[in-house]
Amino acid sequence: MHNAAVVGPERAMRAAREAAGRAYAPYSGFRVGAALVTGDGALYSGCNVENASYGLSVCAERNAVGAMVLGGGDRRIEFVAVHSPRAAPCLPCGACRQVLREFGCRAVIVEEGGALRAYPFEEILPNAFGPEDL
Ligand SMILES: O=c1ccn([C@H]2C[C@H](O)[C@@H](CO)O2)c(=O)[nH]1
Repeated sequence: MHNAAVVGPERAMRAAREAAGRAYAPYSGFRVGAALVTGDGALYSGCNVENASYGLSVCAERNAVGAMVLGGGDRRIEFVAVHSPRAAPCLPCGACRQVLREFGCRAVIVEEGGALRAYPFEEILPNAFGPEDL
């Protein structure tokens, strides 16, 4: 278990870069890695996993969320770092924004202009529907 204070955006972005290296993206060639940090400081990574039946491809962000849930600890997401060698910034798709929203994600960290930039979650998915609405 990591301490929340020491798993910062830089370290999460390093994990996202490593995860992108493991992506299975033979169809798009667009490799993505995501690494999220939870309220208790745990770090979980995911990469995109594509499929010959294109629509079944799963994004890096959603695979990181799956790893977090399987991990069995705190499921509140403080932030998620996203990296693709093919796009900077690489922001999560709409489906992934909604899935991250489910677990209260507070910010998305991307590479922009050679530095890290944090987008407050409310800025990228404003007025969202969520678990509190049910
Ligand atoms: O934020 C993103 C954007 C795209 N992809 C994946 C989906 C697909 O495999 C490939 C091209 O869209 O990149 C992600 O994993 N995360």
